[in-house]
Amino acid sequence: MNAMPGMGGAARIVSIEGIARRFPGLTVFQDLWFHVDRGEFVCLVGHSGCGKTTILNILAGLDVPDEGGVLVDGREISGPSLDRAVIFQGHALMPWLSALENVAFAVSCRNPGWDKARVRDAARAALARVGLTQAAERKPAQLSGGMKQRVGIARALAVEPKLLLMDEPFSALDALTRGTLQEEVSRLVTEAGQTAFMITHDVDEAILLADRILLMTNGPEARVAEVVQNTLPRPRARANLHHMPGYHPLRDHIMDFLITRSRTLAGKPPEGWDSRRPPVVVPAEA
Ligand SMILES: Nc1ncnc2c1ncn2[C@@H]1O[C@H](COP(=O)(O)OP(=O)(O)OP(=O)(O)O)[C@@H](O)[C@H]1O
Repeated sequence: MNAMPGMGGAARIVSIEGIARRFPGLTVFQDLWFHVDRGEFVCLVGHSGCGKTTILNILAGLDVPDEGGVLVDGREISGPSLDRAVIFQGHALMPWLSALENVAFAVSCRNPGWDKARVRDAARAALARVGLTQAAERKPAQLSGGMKQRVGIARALAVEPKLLLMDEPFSALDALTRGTLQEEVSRLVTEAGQTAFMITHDVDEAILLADRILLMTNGPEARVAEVVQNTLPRPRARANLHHMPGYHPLRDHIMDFLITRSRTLAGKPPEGWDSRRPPVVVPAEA
């Protein structure tokens, strides 16, 4: 596929078009279609092994589909790019560089024409947004897990990517830190109008952050069985999420999917299934 400017309208920033990934004796998924619109936060939820990380790696350009393609801004991607910054579960910081230098390195790669002072100012501003001004000179080994993840978040946002990719970014953190960082990411992403795609196992995390939640059936041959529209108003806070009208039907719907339908719907799709248009569900209004 070549460049297809304007495809899917101005709002569409990512189009996954019929991708398949196969390993010897295993079709992880095939004929997979979905999209992410500009400024949207999309979460992908599904059981272990359905192919979530594989999908994220393909979006990041770290893996290649066996069929189909991925368009970002109407252009087929080929390999990694700072247009698609990833926040990994395990921080992935350079241990010999300070927090500031880790962020500055990414900023300078993104903006090769900038002088040193401008790069450092941008990196400092990014660290300030995640509350790490005081820790800017520390090396990763001198930072807690939550602080390291904050540096990862600052680094990803500092390059102003077209798409922010997150693979269970908070799963290695304690519950308190996880909650705080979820809310920070929610605030930062909303403030920046950042488009984001995240994998999570945590249903409340998806409800807190996402505009749409893609529910995947169990693998092999996993598929997006439903697209859940999250109509809970923003701003959302973890502390009062469960008091918001519509929260319980939404949570129940996703839990029911994970407990039962992810398994019963797995395998061959039903007669008349259109993989380009999985059913869209709005549980909060049901
Ligand atoms: N390089 C590889 N070679 C063979 N099989 C692979 C390879 N990479 C992934 N797989 C298989 O593809 C399937 C999907 O893996 P993937 O890591 O994408 O799942 P996941 O949904 O992210 O799981 P988890 O939630 O446990 O991280 C699994 O069955 C996995 O064993």
